[in-house]
Amino acid sequence: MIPTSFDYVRAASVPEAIQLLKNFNGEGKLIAGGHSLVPLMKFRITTPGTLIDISQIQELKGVSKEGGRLVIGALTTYAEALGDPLVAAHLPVLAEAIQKIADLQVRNKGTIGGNIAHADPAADLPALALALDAVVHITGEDGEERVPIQDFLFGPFMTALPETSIVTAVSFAIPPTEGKSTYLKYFHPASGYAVVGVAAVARKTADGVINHIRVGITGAGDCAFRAENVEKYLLGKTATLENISKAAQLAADEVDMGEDLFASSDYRRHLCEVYTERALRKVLL
Ligand SMILES: Cc1cc2nc3c(=O)[nH]c(=O)nc-3n(C[C@H](O)[C@H](O)[C@H](O)COP(=O)(O)OP(=O)(O)OC[C@H]3O[C@@H](n4cnc5c(N)ncnc54)[C@H](O)[C@@H]3O)c2cc1C
Repeated sequence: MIPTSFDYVRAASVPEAIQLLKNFNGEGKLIAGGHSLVPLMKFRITTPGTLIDISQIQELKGVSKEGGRLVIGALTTYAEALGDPLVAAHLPVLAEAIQKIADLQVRNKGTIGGNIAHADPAADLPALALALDAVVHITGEDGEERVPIQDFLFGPFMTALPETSIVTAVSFAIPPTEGKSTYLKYFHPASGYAVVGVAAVARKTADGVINHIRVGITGAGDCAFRAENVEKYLLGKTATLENISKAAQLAADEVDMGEDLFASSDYRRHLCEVYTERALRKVLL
């Protein structure tokens, strides 16, 4: 199908984008890389009256280090993040996850901010963002706010982003060098989206006791989630195969598993356990 007709404007700055969102009163939609929005428009699942193109706002591009966090401008593409020396030095797990997103074309156009703002339940970055205690930087009519990722995502394609606001950056906590992190994914064979994707970040004391553990899971339910039962089970315990296996069994307990033509809820539950166990072994053993 082709989209219904729409108008197009280009915003040159964040204040202009916010003003345009206000002017179009719910009928305008931001477009960044367009790799999630345009397919939805083609299926006429969304029919915006006007596209507000933010892709040329230079201040929303690039990566910087602020204290213990990497701040990634919302319009930074996957390919740009992948080639960034700060990402390579401080957040190799982001590069690991990005390499698992779709194909070169999608990685050249899709943006970090678009991925998070779109909140696709099968997208990869939400799981990693949860495991890395990400914070979403938002600017709107009332100024700037910073929202922890757990309060930002709350349902399929649903976020806490107000209608006339824009995501300007996503910041990720840099894991301590003595810890380990990973992102593992069971791909949908056609689209490359996560049927189940698991991000894990962990750290142990010198005598092997787990003193930091975060597990984020995507693809399995309505929305990416933090596997807090898994984390609680492991925290303070030693990293043994038995503890890891028991913890992984709790991974699917926290949300209702999704079901579609490709994977039943039982299969997703199974994948959750298997991929959580593999991720935990990688970061804890
Ligand atoms: C064939 C194909 C395969 C894909 N496979 C994967 C995959 O394996 N894993 C994965 O994670 N993703 C996948 N994607 C999705 C892709 O990564 C998207 O490009 C990305 O998720 C959205 O980024 P975008 O810049 O293209 O956003 P757009 O499509 O431009 O926008 C998406 C939505 O976010 C909003 N938005 C965008 N930027 C902002 C902002 N700064 N502030 C507020 N709202 C904003 C838009 O208004 C729109 O509602 C795939 C896409 C395609 C076409």
